[in-house]
Amino acid sequence: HGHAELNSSGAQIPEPSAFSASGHRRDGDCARTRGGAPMAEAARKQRSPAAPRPVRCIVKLGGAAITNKGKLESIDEESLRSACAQLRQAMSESDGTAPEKVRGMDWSRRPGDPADPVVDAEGFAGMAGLGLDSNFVVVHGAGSFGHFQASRSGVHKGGLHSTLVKAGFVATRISVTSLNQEIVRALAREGIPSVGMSPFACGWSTQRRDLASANASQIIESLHAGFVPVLHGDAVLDESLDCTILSGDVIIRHLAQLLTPKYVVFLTDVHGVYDRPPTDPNAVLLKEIEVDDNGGWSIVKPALQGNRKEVEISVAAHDTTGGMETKILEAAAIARLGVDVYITKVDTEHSLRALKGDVNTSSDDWLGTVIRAAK
Ligand SMILES: Nc1ncnc2c1ncn2[C@@H]1O[C@H](COP(=O)(O)OP(=O)(O)OP(=O)(O)O)[C@@H](O)[C@H]1O
Ligand SMILES: C=C(C)CCOP(=O)(O)O
Repeated sequence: HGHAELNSSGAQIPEPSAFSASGHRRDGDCARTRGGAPMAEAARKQRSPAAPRPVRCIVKLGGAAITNKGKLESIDEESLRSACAQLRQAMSESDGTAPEKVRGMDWSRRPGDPADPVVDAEGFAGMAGLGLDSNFVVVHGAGSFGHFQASRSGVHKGGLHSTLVKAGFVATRISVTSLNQEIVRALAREGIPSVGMSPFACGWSTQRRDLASANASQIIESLHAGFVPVLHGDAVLDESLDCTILSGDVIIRHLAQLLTPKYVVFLTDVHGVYDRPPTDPNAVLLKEIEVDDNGGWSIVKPALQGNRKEVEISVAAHDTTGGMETKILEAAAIARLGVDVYITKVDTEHSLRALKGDVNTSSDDWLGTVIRAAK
């Protein structure tokens, strides 16, 4: 297990910029945008008041939340089902008084299914709309899919000339795209019009693990067409390392810079950020963290003994993307844009409230961490 300590100087938090994850590539520099509308223009279109549907929320379904961490390529079915049902509830335009009929969109046969799937064509034909404000983007992590293959072969450190790394790249993508397929299906079964989008296949690449080229026009057009894009952490080509692992947390920050959602939610397997690894019985949940203009951050709630400012983090040995440390740094960069970030535990009343954007930092009954810009 690796260990890290974060202090509040914020030196590692990247500059906000329109479409560079690290701030090294700026607005006018869109020569690398391939195909479709240039990204900056598409982003402006998305943000302009005339745009009918500003993005409401970008959600990370953490790998730790939706997979069984200790078991290779094993989905935590109950957590995944709950996350998808809660997402549907958060998107629902009904007032919740009448029970809603969910019309599933996964029309393929599943292993063990005895009969052909039932397609409710008449039910769909009779609907005026889906009754969902589906203007969400979903990004998921790898959990027990992908991280193992990547760490065994060293894909995150690059070096594609090595046949082991090349094989590991292929194995990582097989693993994480198969998880993506299962998540898209789980969302579709809840009647959410989800479409899978792989960063590597979209031509995204990195420079030292930070996004360097990431055309989002297909994501924006899919949102406009009423779909919910479902992206994931992926193995990608890297300008200096040859190849690396792009974390879902980095993707979320990039998309937040581009789409300025109302709020961002990270669902994981713990209630939020603690002052030390939550396996320590004395760990204290940090309920509110404030980020200033320079990227420095301070713990607003609770007041810690001696005004302590450090957060102690442990990272699993096979984790190729930095675990909770990466999440906090990316969350702080998002908060700096003025977008509130909620980190909380999947399959709880707290995750439902976060997905609805119904979090009030002054009430004590919400369990999670809010990361927001200093007022
Ligand atoms: N100080 C800390 N506060 C909160 N969690 C911590 C801390 N230190 C270590 N952790 C660990 O971080 C883990 C969550 O981070 P992780 O990156 O694994 O989440 P994820 O986004 O759900 O998964 P993935 O990266 O696979 O998508 C928890 O399981 C927790 O045990
Ligand atoms: C393919 C992999 C290992 C993606 C990792 O993405 P993350 O779990 O969001 O950090």
